[in-house]
Amino acid sequence: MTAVELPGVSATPRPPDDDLVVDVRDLRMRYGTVDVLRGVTFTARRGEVLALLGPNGAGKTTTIEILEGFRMRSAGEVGVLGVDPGRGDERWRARIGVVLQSWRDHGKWRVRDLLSHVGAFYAPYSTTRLRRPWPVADLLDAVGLAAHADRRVHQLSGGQRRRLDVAVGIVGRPELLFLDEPTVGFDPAARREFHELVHRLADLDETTILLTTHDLDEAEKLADRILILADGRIIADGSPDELARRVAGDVEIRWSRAGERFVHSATDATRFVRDLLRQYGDGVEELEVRRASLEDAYMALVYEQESGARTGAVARVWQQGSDR
Ligand SMILES: Nc1ncnc2c1ncn2[C@@H]1O[C@H](COP(=O)(O)OP(=O)(O)OP(=O)(O)O)[C@@H](O)[C@H]1O
Repeated sequence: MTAVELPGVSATPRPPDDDLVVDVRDLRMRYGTVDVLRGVTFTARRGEVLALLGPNGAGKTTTIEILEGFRMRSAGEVGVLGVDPGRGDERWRARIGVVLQSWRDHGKWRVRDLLSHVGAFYAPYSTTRLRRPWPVADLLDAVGLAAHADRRVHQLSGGQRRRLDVAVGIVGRPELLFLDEPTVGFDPAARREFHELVHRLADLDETTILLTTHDLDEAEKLADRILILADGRIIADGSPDELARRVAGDVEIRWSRAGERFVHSATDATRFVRDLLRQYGDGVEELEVRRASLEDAYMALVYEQESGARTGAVARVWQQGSDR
């Protein structure tokens, strides 16, 4: 875009916003004659964890690959750490970490040696604030691979290999980390440890994290903000709780009394429960209050977008989102 200068008015350039790590405006992508992204707009700030959700083929990987600089967009403006990813140099790349779907190379390398080798690339890009690379022993501890440091990569189990993928992605202590379905193949304990690692990276190191996942429970646990991509656009942007509240305002209340089960939907659950207890007191048993989950919100939003049915879910998300 060309700036228009008015006579006698000097253009004051906007100061760079250091906290704005990702800035995507009206991003478009066309493969042949098919429009996959049709105007994607969102931002991510320092230390934020964003989960990009959407059905298969929605364009999540395409979006992430454009931000990583691996794919050239058809149109729109994209800034990643203040740089257009299409023009990012080595210094810019050193500030970014990428965990792709598992790779099969380097089978003969030992885990420790591989991390030292990859880490050496980042040493020239140390700053006073961020010492690069992450010391290998600490990194092995952080991803739970210390006991396997001297194993060869091809001897690792699927889940251990995925931990190594994560270690390779963060060895350069990235300011922005892309995680593509990071916990596929993790057992529940590994998944929990990984979630703790993500919180630690975001909270202590102020790493901005953009992850894709099909696991809504994981998105709910990890993300400060959820972006739902469907039909080439972001159809929802908000915290997991906000999205669930906006899409399904009603809360489900279940209880039993005198051996009979009851279910009721109410907008104001507190008031309903207060009235219920006032009326029946100790007669009320097995009381449960269930707010709509992120999964309920996701299903409602994607259903509306894909089927064209007008349930009002998308409108509610944006209308209340703009009140913030
Ligand atoms: N190189 C390509 N050439 C043509 N079409 C492509 C190419 N890469 C992806 N597509 C198409 O673009 C659409 C978006 O694909 P993308 O991989 O970005 O989706 P996704 O949201 O990551 O899906 P999934 O959840 O299945 O991983 C799909 O319809 C896919 O077939």
